[in-house]
Amino acid sequence: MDFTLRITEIFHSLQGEGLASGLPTVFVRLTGCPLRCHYCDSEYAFHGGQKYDLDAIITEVDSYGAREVCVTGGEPLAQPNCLVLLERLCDCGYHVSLETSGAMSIEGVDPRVSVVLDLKTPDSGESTKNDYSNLARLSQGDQIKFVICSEADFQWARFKIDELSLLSGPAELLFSASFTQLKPEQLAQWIIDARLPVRMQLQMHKYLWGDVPGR
Ligand SMILES: C[S@@+](CC[C@H](N)C(=O)[O-])C[C@H]1O[C@@H](n2cnc3c(N)ncnc32)[C@H](O)[C@@H]1O
Ligand SMILES: Nc1nc2[nH]cc(C(=O)O)c2c(=O)[nH]1
Ligand code: SF4
Ligand SMILES: [Mg+2]
Repeated sequence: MDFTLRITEIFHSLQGEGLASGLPTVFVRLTGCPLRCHYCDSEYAFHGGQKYDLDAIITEVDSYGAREVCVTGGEPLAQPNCLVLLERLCDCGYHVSLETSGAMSIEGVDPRVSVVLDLKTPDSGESTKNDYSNLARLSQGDQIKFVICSEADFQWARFKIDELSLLSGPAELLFSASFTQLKPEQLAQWIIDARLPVRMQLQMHKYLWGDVPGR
């Protein structure tokens, strides 16, 4: 078998998003994505990249001496060998998270992986791609993220949480403001006013270093 993956970058930083925010983490960014969210901050990962075999990825990840590894993209699950990478990272003892658009099936993702599933909102332009059957596959330790671009997105997210009974599911619910499009203080106020028991998150790395690759 040919266990190669197309990789845009491997870098060591602080996790800027989700429940593991603030922890030193190695990021493995896989190349390519079938979606085109209007706000995407990782368009540089749509094309190009470099072919790596699995052992070369593990060697580079190991070189940073971190405990956390985040597999992201692009859309990591668009490359079938991503499943092998996730399993191998778990076998190596890493705490592994996967950032995914929720447009592709998460069936086959190693159960030790913490899945961060981004339920695409209408203003992303890609909400018709959501595969809602993924929600039943989430378990404790997984996260559902809503990237909110507008008040209409916020109301849509509230509706989906209710319609799909997400508050009684196992996954943590995260709300994030689309960077530069929606002020985080506005999102915070909507969450407070709606008395919505979800976790507001910032993309911490952008406040530390700006919106740049490799951070
Ligand atoms: C770059 S994507 C890669 C993984 C996968 N394709 C996805 O969309 O989840 C990682 C996360 O960054 C979020 N993101 C991308 N651009 C953003 C922006 N401008 N503001 C806030 N979050 C953003 C995405 O919504 C996603 O949750
Ligand atoms: N520091 C940092 N944290 C992140 N968490 C998720 C990221 C991503 O691009 O998926 C990301 C990223 O690009 N940088
Ligand atoms: S799914 Fe993720 S990588 Fe793809 S365009 Fe949307 S935010 Fe960017
Ligand atoms: Mg990013």
